[in-house]
Amino acid sequence: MGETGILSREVYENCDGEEEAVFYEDVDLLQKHGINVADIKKLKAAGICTVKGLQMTTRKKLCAIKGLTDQKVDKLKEACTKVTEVGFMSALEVCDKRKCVFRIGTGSSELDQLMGGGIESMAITEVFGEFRTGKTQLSHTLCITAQIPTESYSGGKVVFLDTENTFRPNRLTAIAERFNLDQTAVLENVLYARCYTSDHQCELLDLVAAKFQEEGGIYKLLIVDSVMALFRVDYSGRGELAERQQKLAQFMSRIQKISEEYNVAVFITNQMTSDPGAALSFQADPKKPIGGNIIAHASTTRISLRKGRGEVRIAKIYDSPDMPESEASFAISEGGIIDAKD
Ligand SMILES: Nc1ncnc2c1ncn2[C@@H]1O[C@H](COP(=O)(O)OP(=O)(O)OP(=O)(O)O)[C@@H](O)[C@H]1O
Repeated sequence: MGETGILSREVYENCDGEEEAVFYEDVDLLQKHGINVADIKKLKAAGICTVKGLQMTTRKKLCAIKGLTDQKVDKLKEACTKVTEVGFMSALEVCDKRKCVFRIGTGSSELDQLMGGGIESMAITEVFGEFRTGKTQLSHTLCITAQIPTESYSGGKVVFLDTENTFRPNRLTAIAERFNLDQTAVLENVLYARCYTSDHQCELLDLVAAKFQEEGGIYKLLIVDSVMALFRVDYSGRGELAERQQKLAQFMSRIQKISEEYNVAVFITNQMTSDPGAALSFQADPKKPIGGNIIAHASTTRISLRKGRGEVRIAKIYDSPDMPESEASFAISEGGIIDAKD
C-alpha cells in the first residue's frame, strides 16, 4: 500500500496481505481443451475474454462473429463445460459465492447505511433524479472512494464512461484532498472515455471487458454517467422506440454480465421525465426515471434523488432485492458527497 493509503501497485493485496484471487477463468484456458489460438483471438476481439463471458453469450451472437462457424461454436460451448460446470448449485453454494461481493462507500455514512454499506459489486446500482440532484457529484466521489481499501474491501481502479461531458478531473483532485490521497495517483487510477453516440457507448464495452480481463481483479467499479442521454438523442419519436429499447436492453444486459463476470460494481445515472399517467393517479411525485422496463428490470438497486434545502439531497430506495423503501439525506460539498449534518 502506498503512503497515501491507496493501492498503486500492479498487484492489489487484501488488507491481511494475501494476494487477491482472480475471480474468473481466462478464455486462453480453452486451449487445453482443443480450441486454437486464432479462435480465442476472435473471441477476445469481440470482447469475450473469460470462460464465464463465453457461457453468457448466446449461440446466435457467437455465430455472428466473423470466422466462427456453427461447428466451431459447438466446440467452444463443449470446451466451456469442461472448464466450469453450468447448472444448479445449492443455496449454500450461492451463499458462499456471494461472500466475494464487496461494497464501495459513497462518502456519506447515512447514504451507505441506506444502501446496506454502499454500492454493491456483481450488481447494477442506478441513481436517478432531476438536474442538480447530485448524480454526477456522486459518480465523482465514487471514483475516489472505490480506490480506498477498507477492512472488507481491497480498493481498486475505476472506468468512467461519460456521455454528457460532465466529467471534471479537478473535482476528483478536490475529493482526493478530503481523503488525504495523492492526487496524481488518484487520477491515474481512473480510466476515462467520452462517448459520443449510443453505438459508441455500446462498443466501448468490448474495451472495458478487455481492460478488466487484462488487469484481472484490479478494476472494481464501472460508472456510466448518464446511461440514457445518448439513446435519447439518437432515437427520437415513437417510430424508433422499439429499436432504441432493443439496443438499450443489449447494453444493460452486457453491463449486468460484466458486473458478474469480473466481480465489479456498476453504477449508472439516469434522468427523469414527467409521467402523464401519474397525475390521474394523484401520485405525490409525478415524475419517473426514463428507459422504461428495460432499465427497471436490469438495475439491481434503484435510488431516486431529490433536492432538499441548500446543499442537502434526499435519497430514497425506489427498488431493491433486499432493502426496504427508506430514505437518507446527504450533502454535496467541495470534498464530494458528505453526511448532511457535517
Ligand atoms: N465543488 C462543489 N462544491 C459544492 N457543491 C458543488 C460543487 N460542484 C457542484 N456542486 C453542486 O452540485 C450540484 C450539481 O450536482 P450534479 O452535477 O451531480 O447534478 P446532476 O444530478 O448530475 O445534474 P444533471 O442532470 O444536470 O447532470 C449543484 O447544486 C452544484 O451546486
